[in-house]
Amino acid sequence: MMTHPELLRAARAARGPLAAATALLTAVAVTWLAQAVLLALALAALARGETDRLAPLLAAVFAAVVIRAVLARRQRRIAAAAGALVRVRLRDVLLERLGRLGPAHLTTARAGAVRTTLVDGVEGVDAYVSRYLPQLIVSCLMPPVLLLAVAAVQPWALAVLVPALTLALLGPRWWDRLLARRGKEHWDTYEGLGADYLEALQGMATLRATGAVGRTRARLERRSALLHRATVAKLRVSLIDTGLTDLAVQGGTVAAAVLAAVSAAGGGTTATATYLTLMLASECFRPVRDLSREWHAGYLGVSAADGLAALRTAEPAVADRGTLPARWPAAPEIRFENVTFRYPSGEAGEDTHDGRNAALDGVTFTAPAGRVTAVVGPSGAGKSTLLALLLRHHDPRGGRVLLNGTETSAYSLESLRRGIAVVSQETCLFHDTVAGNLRLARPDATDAELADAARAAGVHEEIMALPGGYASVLGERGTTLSGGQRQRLALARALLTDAPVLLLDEATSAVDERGEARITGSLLRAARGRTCLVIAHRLESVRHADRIVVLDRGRLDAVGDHRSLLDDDGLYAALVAAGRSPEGELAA
Ligand SMILES: Nc1ncnc2c1ncn2[C@@H]1O[C@H](COP(=O)(O)OP(=O)(O)OP(=O)(O)O)[C@@H](O)[C@H]1O
Repeated sequence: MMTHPELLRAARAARGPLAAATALLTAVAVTWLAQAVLLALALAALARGETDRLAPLLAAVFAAVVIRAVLARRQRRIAAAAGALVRVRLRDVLLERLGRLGPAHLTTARAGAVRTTLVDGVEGVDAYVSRYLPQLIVSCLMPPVLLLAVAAVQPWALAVLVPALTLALLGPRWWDRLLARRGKEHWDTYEGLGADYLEALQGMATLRATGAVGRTRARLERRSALLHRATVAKLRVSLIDTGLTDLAVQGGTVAAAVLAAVSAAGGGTTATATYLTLMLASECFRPVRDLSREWHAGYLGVSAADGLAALRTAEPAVADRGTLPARWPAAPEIRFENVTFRYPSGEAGEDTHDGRNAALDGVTFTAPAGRVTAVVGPSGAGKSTLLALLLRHHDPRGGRVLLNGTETSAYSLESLRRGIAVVSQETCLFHDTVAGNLRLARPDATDAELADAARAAGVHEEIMALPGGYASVLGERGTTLSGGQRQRLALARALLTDAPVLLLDEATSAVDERGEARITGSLLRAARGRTCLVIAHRLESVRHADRIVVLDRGRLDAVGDHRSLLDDDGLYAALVAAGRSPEGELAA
């Protein structure tokens, strides 16, 4: 008997169909009871030589079999529909939660583990809810009814049936609890393996380039073997569980049969009572046997339940209490005011009061409305962290981030993020047409608008050169794009949004220098009127920015334009000089 509050909560989504499925399963159990009684009466009639009563009794048995087949078929259909409903609702809830948790969650949870919970975990809940749960309810409801029926015929038979049934139903509980705990450990291993496989697949190019494919395969094989051993160990324990149930079932049935036979031999009971006792005693254990058959379905759900509960109740890194819509009459000004932030853990995570080791420490600057502000600085200076704070993936520990003078936390999260378009280093394109990928940003965009955005991002010509143009499906029949083309497509997508704020986080890193200068130029033209915050890979491409903010180890080093910063001969000038040197890549 395995239950878990998370599973019962999930089952509530399909209360109606589940009640119907359970009622039908109860009706199926009643047909077994009717069949047992009818068979007992037929056998008794045979024993007494009353052959004329056999035909109607056997016809009734046949009717019970047919009715049961019809009911069982209907029950399975309704239960499957209930399971599907629970599955869909649960995935909805989990996806919505993941959306609210934002990318910050995936820096602490492994994507593969989240995928396993979302796919396999939810399937486990479906199996639990559609198969195990109705059977569990019937297995608790039917035995008392059957015992009452036995009591009406042979009350003394209860002396063996009640203890045997109690043992069969409650005995394995202890094992179930142990197994549920093991199930959690097993699930964690399973999630970990899922995450390992996903990472290996995603990082295949790197593994190949570093010659680590063989080593990774060996590691994955070792982990698979570990999971296999854990599964076998768990099944061994489950065999004890099943063995205990079987012992009680067989023992109880045999003891009741022996008692009935002894009583009949002594002439104490009629043939009808003896056959009824034998048949009903066996029927008493049918629900328990059926429950044991659904054990695996129950176990799947219970194993996944903790992981699902953890994901469903995970708290986002920021609270969504703002109510203002992020809509402004014109592109807003962005202001960072004395902003301090340190990550909860990791190399920038040590909590110190003087701001040492902070990812950002007392940073103040303004990105003027409708202008392009570039943020530069050496690696680890805190550039991406600035963008993460603006998008409220995290909230600052000190200071404020303001949009048009209003703190970002005053805006509703969804509207804030919709008001800010982001193009980052990691472009995500979906298995869809080029047009479909672009229209993610604005489903109602016309073909002409798609082409304008693609032209501005410098990718229109290349799209037109694909076999199907804008209708080419990415990833199909060799329609793959280069890193630079992918980035430019992502840029076009961002330009298509009406978002008045545009964040480019090393968005042109996969493009060669000439391409970068060309795209940055056309982008700045296309983004005119929007407030742009740009983190660029090469300083050359941001020299025309209206304002350049220089960060160094989390602190503001200088603010100015290209000329004035070069004249200051500070960190910016050093970065530019390093960018021109053969070692080159020190720059932002
Ligand atoms: N998720 C994280 N958890 C812990 N520390 C982090 C995390 N992300 C960044 N950091 C740390 O915060 C500091 C600032 O990182 P950030 O990514 O903002 O720098 P950056 O200037 O964008 O660097 P780069 O140019 O290399 O991308 C670094 O010390 C980095 O190690």
